[in-house]
Parts: sequence; structure tokens; C-alpha cells
Amino acid sequence: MTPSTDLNIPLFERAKALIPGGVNSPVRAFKAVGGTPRFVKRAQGAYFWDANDQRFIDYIGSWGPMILGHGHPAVLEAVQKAALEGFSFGAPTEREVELAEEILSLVPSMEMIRLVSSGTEAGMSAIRLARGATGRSKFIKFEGCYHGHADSLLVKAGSGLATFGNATSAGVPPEVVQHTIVLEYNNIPQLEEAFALHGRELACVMIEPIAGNMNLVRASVPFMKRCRELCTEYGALLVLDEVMTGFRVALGSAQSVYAKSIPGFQPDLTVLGKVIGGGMPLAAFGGPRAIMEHLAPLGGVYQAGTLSGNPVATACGLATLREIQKPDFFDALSARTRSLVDGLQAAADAEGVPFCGDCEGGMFGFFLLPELPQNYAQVLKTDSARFNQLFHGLLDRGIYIAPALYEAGFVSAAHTADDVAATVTAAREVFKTLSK
Ligand SMILES: Cc1ncc(COP(=O)(O)O)c(C=O)c1O
Ligand SMILES: N[C@H](C=O)CCC(=O)O
Repeated sequence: MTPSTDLNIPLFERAKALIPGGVNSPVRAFKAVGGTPRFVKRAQGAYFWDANDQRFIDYIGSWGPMILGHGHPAVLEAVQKAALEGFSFGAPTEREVELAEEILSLVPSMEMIRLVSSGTEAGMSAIRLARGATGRSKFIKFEGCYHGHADSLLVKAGSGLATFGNATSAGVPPEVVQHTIVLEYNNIPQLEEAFALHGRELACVMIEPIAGNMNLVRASVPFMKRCRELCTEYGALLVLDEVMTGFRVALGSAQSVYAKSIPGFQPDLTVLGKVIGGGMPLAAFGGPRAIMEHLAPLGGVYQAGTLSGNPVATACGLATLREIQKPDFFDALSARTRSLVDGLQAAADAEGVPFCGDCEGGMFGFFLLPELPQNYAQVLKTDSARFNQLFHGLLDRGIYIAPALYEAGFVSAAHTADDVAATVTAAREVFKTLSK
């Protein structure tokens, strides 16, 4: 494809004249990797087609929601049926009760749930609820964890903010983030020190349990255990942001993964998004009844939304959640994802490229580093120029990974062994060309 025949280029020019940066969310702009974003025409299964009708194997899946792949027949049918019944009512529906029942049955730490429309809204509301329920203002977040773009959370976040090299967004006054304490991920002594200093003023600790906004970095089991213990000891709430990991890494979400190593482990509040909407704007937050009853109209913490619990989005989410509960779904998804990470590792080893990867369920990450990073500072040691070379080499071969090294990747149930093999073959070709 020459620049003169690439139809993505004029589309991007048109978009840039009308939409800041030509995109409606910064990470889509290819700013970190350079070049022209692919404008998607349509998608099916594990693939999408761009403006040139070129096919790509899609390892982003709308940044996580498309766990079944694109256009799953059961989901399509549910959405079409719901759309015929009405787009939005601004009044309760049976379907949102069904979705609440379905989610609560799968994540036992939640007794009640509130549906919203984006992960940002859910995270922001969870912080307000934690503050309202505890009567405290301060909270802890960790460097490299992204919890959406609410003002008080937009400090040393990963994902798009990392790409743009800003610690905090412009437009966020210092007073708004004065109660946000930012600590290093996986640093137990620092966490203990912060609790010793501020423990009784803390409303909550908010954490991505398996952080997907600094590529993929797991909270170590001892670190997560200490977060839980300290929150309990000081009366702060532990808020797990499972917008990305929820129903993506396991049927019981990341909290079920930690519960295997930390007996009885449960967060106080859980924030969900992405998979629970199956690709439609839907997110949620939930927890024990005693905390959730602080929300309006029962309690004094206000939270609302015109489109919350939207009937078409809830139909899409419900159909998706029903599919992922089918026998062996997560075993098969995990095995496919593992085969991708192992294949990439073998290809990199064969070409002498430093590489390490990790995965859980249908979420994966990799680094052009010899060892897996444990925190954001270590992630920053990745050579971004080499990552960009890898990104474009794969893109030229029809493989679409996230256009930034701070993002996790996603495998869906629609990805086949052939898709993985084609990806590994392409990656080996690119590894050969990487400057050593
Ligand atoms: C862990 C996490 N929390 C919150 C968000 C915000 O969700 P949304 O983009 O739906 O606002 C995202 C993704 O953007 C995320 O990955
Ligand atoms: N890293 C973000 C969410 O997971 C990427 C999605 C976005 O902000 O557009």
C-alpha cells in the first residue's frame, strides 16, 4: 500500500480537521508509535477490516470488551431484539435486574451493584462512595494504574497519560488532587509508611489488581495481601478496579485469582466495565449492602445517569456473560492466550531479542526486557523505539496490537490456533529485523 492509495490517510486528515487529534480517545491516535491509525470499517470474529479493506488480526478487541470476538451470533441476536423493543427509557427494566443478578452471582464480594455507562464514571463514583461511606477524604492510588479520567484520579496514571508523558493532566487544579496519595505499585514498605502517616484519614486504596495500563504488571500476592490487611486495620475500603480484568482474566474476575493464594480475600468495592457491556457503553460498581446503601436515593452519596442501565447495553452484556459461563470457556481462552505468549517468547529467543511476557485468562502483556517489571518505573525502562518498530512490523503484516507499549493485549474466544501461529510467524520476522 503506497501513501497515495491508503484510504486511512485522507480519513485521518478529515478527522483531524474536526476532532482534536482526529480521535475520540487519545490512545487511538498512533501518537506514540507514529503513522496513521487504521479506520475500522467492519469486524467479525478475531478480525477487523480497515478503510482499505485490509484484514487485521485484532488483539485489542475494543480495549478488552470483545471477549467473544466481534459479531458473536448470540450477542447480535440479543442486541437486535432489545433494539426493537426500545433504545432507552430512563425508567427501570427487568433486564437491568437480570444483569445485576448475573454479575452478583459470579462475584460474591458484591451484594449490590449500580450500573453506569463508562469505567471512568464507575471509578469516579466508587471513590465518592468510599469517601461518603467513611467520612474521609484521602485515598491511595498507584503509579501506572489508570482508573479513568476523573480529575482526582488523573495523577501518574498509565495508559494514554503515560504516552503523553504527563504526570497529571492540564486542567486539574492542585487542590483537586491534594487528597490523592500516589505510591509505587508492589512497594510494601512505602504502603506501610503511608498507612502509618495517613491511615485514619484514608477513605480507600484503589488498585488495578493486574494492571493493564502499564502493559501488564501483576500486584504481587504479598502486596495485595498487605493492601487488604492495612485497609481492614485502618478502616479504609479496598477498591479493586476490575474494569479491565473483570470477567476477562477469570469468571470470578481478578479477585478470584487472588483468593486462590489469599484465603478469604475480597475487596470492599469492585469497579467493572468493558466485558460486562460486551462492547456497549456499560460499567458498574458494587460491594456490600451496608456500603452500597449510602448511595442515593437511599443514602447521601449522589450518583446518577440518564443512560445508566441502558436496555440495549444490558442485553449485550447479559448475552456476553451467559456465553462466558459455558463449560471450559476460560480454560480454552487461557490456553489460547498462553500459546500466544509462549510462541512470542520462543520467537524472540530464537532471534536473540530480550523478551518476557505474562498472561491471565484472555489478557496478555509483553516487554522487550529480560525480566517482567514490577512497577511503573521498571516499565519505563522499555526501549520505546524498538517497541514502535515491532508494532509497525506487525501492523504491516496484518497484526493489530495496541499502538502504545503501556497497554495490555486481549485474546478472544474467536482467535484460532492458526491466528496465533500467523502472529508468531509475523513476530519472528519482525524480531529478526529489530536493532539489537
Ligand atoms: C482499569 C481501568 N479502569 C478504568 C478505565 C476507564 O474506563 P472507560 O474508558 O470505560 O472510561 C479503564 C479503561 O479505560 C481501565 O482500563
Ligand atoms: N488503556 C485504556 C483502557 O483500558 C485504553 C482505552 C482508552 O482510553 O481509549
